[in-house]
Amino acid sequence: MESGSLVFVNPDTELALELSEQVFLDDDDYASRAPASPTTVPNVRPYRPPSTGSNILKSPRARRVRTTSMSQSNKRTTAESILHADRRTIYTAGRPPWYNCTGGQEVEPFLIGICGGSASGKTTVATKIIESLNIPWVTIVSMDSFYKVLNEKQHQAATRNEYNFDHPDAFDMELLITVLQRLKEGKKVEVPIYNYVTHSRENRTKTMYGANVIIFEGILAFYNLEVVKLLDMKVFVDTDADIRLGRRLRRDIVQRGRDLEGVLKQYMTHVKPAYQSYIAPCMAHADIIVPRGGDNKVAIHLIVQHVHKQLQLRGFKVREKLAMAHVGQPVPDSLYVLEDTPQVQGLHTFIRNKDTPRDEFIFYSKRLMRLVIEFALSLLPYSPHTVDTPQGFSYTGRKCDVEKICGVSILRAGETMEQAICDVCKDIRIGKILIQTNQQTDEPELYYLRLPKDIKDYRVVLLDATVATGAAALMAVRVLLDHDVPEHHISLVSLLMAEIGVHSIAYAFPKVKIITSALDPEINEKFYVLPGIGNFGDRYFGTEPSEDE
Ligand SMILES: Nc1ncnc2c1ncn2[C@@H]1O[C@H](COP(=O)(O)OP(=O)(O)O)[C@@H](O)[C@H]1O
Ligand SMILES: Nc1ccn([C@@H]2O[C@H](COP(=O)(O)O)[C@@H](O)[C@H]2O)c(=O)n1
Repeated sequence: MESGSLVFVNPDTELALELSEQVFLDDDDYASRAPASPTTVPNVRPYRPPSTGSNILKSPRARRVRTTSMSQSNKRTTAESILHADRRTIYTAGRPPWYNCTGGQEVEPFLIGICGGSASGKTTVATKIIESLNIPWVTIVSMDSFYKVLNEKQHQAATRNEYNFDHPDAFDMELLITVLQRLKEGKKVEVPIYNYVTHSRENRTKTMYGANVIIFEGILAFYNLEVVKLLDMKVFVDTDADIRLGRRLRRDIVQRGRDLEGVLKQYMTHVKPAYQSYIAPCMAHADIIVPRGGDNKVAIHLIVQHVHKQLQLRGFKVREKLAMAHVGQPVPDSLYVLEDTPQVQGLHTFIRNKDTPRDEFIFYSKRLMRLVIEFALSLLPYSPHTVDTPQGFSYTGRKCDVEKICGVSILRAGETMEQAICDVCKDIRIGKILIQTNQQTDEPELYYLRLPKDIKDYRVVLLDATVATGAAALMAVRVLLDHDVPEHHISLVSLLMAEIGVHSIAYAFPKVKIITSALDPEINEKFYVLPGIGNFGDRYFGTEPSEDE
């Protein structure tokens, strides 16, 4: 059902509504602005999917996408917005908050499903969408990763090109659904890696975590209704059968270690019949049908525009809300403040003094870090433990019950505390999370993440030099929880915290222990702690504050 250069849009979808609210380029306008190809003039038509009995198809609200005439200036504006949309207006670089002030998930990743015959161009379309979206944290999940593990007999059939890899039963749908659900919930998942040459899963898996957009592609991506329900947008790539066969022959011989006879045998016995029986009917679920796959620039533009719009609608402000929340609340039970001894006061006097030279600032903050880290470790569970002294006496002391402790620093300032924890915990593993404030939105954004393997089995000491609104710490705790670290296994350790930040974290994550050497009462409009220390990272590393500070 190849359809030249058209794009078909299901009239019962939000996408069709969006399109009908816009005025589309007429053919001449597009032709004069579009890049050299395509040579044929594309246009957008309301799509009537084939009737397969699915009730989503029966709505009479057919929405025509207009190709009406309009003033020349208006036309130009629309053309600009389609062809040259400023894709950087939504996200600058990092991943903005995906949870709300209570730490719960607020923003689900946008899940795009791409279905279509083998070698129709699903992966190519997915890649082009990612390129055009031009935003970070986009993940592709391929349905091939979920092929079932074959038994010996099935494996032999596969090597003779007789196993049916195109039947729905060939896939582990249960695992697929679990993985997609967890990804939508923002949780970490381990996705199997499939090897087409050996027809088996590799021993290693691919860790996936944290996405603004997830693209799920596969020949039967729309076959299972539970999967379909999870998809926010459904794209069917409709490529001529001859072209698919040609591409598949080349790909399977060059990349998948097959021979000509074998590919043709498998195609005629399984691939082609399965397309007719299972894959083509999936078109009924599509919001948009894309003829010619990755070559169809108009279709890619439509999809990208729609995704950008959806992401914009999901935008969420955390920091501002945190700064206003919990004012006047009593100090939470989960907060532990280092005893305010003259020694601690003395160290604070050095590091809070704006005239303290950098070398002294580093020296005295390191001393304070050591004290606060030791204090945090003293809050771990200890049991009585008896040893023999060299004099032959026994001594009953205590031993820490926790064997696996790791540190995770919130970069940049948290990195300054790594040495202190390494000095007191032998061979400790250190993870890193880079969170930076977007200067335009003032929101924290997640840029980079490197955590110890199996972090879920560790007690985690989360390190940041200062906590103001708590927005960055909240994001870091959310990341740890998404990696299945139990909340009560997390201790957040900081030199200085603002009350407001403590409340935010304690409210969202009451089981997280919050440990600091001092608590300051206020923050200013730039979210700095008052009286405070200033920008700890800049003072410690000797860098210049940015212009906005
Ligand atoms: N528009 C195209 N023109 C030429 N070759 C293409 C085109 N789209 C995809 N291919 C090639 O066809 C093969 C299958 O494409 P792919 O996107 O991997 O399809 P699928 O994911 O549907 O199996 C790949 O080798 C790819 O390079
Ligand atoms: N061991 C395998 C597993 C799958 N196939 C074929 O792959 C096709 C799906 O992958 P696409 O990238 O083409 O979507 C499917 O049609 C299976 O026949 C295989 O040949 N061997």
